[in-house]
Amino acid sequence: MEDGLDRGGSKDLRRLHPALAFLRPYRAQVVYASIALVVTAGATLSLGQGIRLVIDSGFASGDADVLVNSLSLFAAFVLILTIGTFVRFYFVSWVGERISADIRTAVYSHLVHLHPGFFESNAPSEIQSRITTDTTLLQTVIGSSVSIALRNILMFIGGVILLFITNAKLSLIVLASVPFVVIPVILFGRRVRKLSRTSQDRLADVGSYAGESLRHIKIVQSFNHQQADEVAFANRVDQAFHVSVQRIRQRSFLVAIVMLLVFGAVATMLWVGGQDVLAGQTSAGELAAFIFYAFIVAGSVGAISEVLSDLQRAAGATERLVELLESPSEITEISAPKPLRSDNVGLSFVDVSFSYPTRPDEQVLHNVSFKTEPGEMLALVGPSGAGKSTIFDLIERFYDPTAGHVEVNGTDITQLKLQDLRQTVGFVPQDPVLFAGTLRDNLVYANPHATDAEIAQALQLAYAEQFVADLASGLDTKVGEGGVGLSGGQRQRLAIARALLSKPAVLLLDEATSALDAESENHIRLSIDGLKGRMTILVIAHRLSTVRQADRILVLESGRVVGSGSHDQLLNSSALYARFAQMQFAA
Ligand SMILES: Nc1ncnc2c1ncn2[C@@H]1O[C@H](COP(=O)(O)OP(=O)(O)OP(=O)(O)O)[C@@H](O)[C@H]1O
Repeated sequence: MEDGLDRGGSKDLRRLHPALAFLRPYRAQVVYASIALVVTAGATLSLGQGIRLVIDSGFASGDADVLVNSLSLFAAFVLILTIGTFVRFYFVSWVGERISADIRTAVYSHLVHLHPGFFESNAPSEIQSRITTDTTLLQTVIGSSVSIALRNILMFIGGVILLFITNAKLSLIVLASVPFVVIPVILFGRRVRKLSRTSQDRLADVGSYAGESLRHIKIVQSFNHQQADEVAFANRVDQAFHVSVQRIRQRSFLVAIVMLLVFGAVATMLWVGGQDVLAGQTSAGELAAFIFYAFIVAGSVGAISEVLSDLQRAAGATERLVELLESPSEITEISAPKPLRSDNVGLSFVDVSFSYPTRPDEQVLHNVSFKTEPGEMLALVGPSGAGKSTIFDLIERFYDPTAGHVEVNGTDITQLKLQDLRQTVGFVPQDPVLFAGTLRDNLVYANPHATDAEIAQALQLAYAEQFVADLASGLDTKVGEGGVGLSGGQRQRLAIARALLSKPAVLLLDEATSALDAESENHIRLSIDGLKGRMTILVIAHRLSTVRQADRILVLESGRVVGSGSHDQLLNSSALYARFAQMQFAA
């Protein structure tokens, strides 16, 4: 799966098949739609006979009653057609919407359980567009193109049969002219399609350029880059316009030529047919019905060729969605997982080696072994890139070690239920993310049943109660996207409170590297003091104060454990630590 997803997708219509599996629950609606489809196609074709009756029996007979009778019959066809069209349109569109909703849900439900590494080789923005655009495409195709295609196939077959029944000689003329219409349509159509694809790509460029620069507007303005961006943006818009103009030109040619050919063919038919009417070999009604069927046949050929490319695109879209649905998670659970005690949890790494799947040749951890006692506070220190965050990733089972194993209370974590493991481990990232919503929403993220008392206690332990109380709307303050900005220190304290609400037995704390003001730093220090002994704490430490709080320090360098002990012990025993501590903690 590491190769990334194929962007193109096959055009083979058989690829649509998996989408049909989603139709199964809605058999009833499909049956209603199909009945309506057959009825409307039948009624449309019957209209031709209606026209003939109205002209030949109605007008030609000179009898008003006959005209009324034949018009009544005509009206009956129209009524059936109207009701049938409503039923068909309603159920077909309903099924299209329902299926694309189901596929979206299925894909998302599958994706949220996948291993995080999947999203390194498959950009989330691309996946996002698949969930929206590919499913929307399927929705249009199932909700209209398929029914258009089926209806027009029926109309084509019925139309051709009725053409020959009505007038075999004229039918042969029509058949002979078909290639003259179809060939240019296919040629120009292909060019138009290619250009419309290019035009969509250009439009996507326009969108992503605007998106990126507006998202990072502060950088844009601080570098006085607005004018350069305006020019670059205008260029992209122009390119998109250019491609559109080419497409429009081809399309205009196409429409004009088709018009010319179709009306040329009609004129020929009228001329030949008109002669026959004049000679009394055929009736005026028959000629009118014939022209009606000729239009139906031509229209159905046009409609089918139009939707064929939609169907092909949908086949590609289905293939890409199925690919997402079938991507397996590399983090698997065993069928009979072992139970996990939820208090007094100790962790150990046993000879763990690891490379990230995207860079298999670069070993990030080399035979790392260490153990924490329940309730111990262990600080991980080491230069940037030493592998500290990777250790957290392995404890959370975002990845599995390439060799060795991670144990919780002596049990290999691959033997545990993933949910139990993550319930036991609370995680405070270095730069915590707050989701769009209120502060309360963000806090109860870990535990939706948390009571107000529990929230208050968690905030107190995280030293966040004061600043939350100072906010005008308190816990109801909107944060995250579109909400108020919070400082790095505040966000980290909220993240600690959030983690505490899930009552973890192990807390993984990735200390913020960004400079926190002395007060924030002090608050976090006090918070850690309050938590010490209540749970096992692993902290990636960037500050001397945190290192001094720890029961033990583990020194990592280039993925290896190169020292372990207290700050004072290490200062004496490890030259590397002494040097590192002096540089890192000098401030
Ligand atoms: N998702 C990833 N895919 C590939 N390589 C990664 C990934 N994450 C980290 N690495 C690499 O693994 C090595 C260890 O990274 P890690 O983030 O564990 O270091 P760290 O000690 O936490 O550093 P820092 O203090 O700067 O966060 C680095 O060389 C890094 O480039």
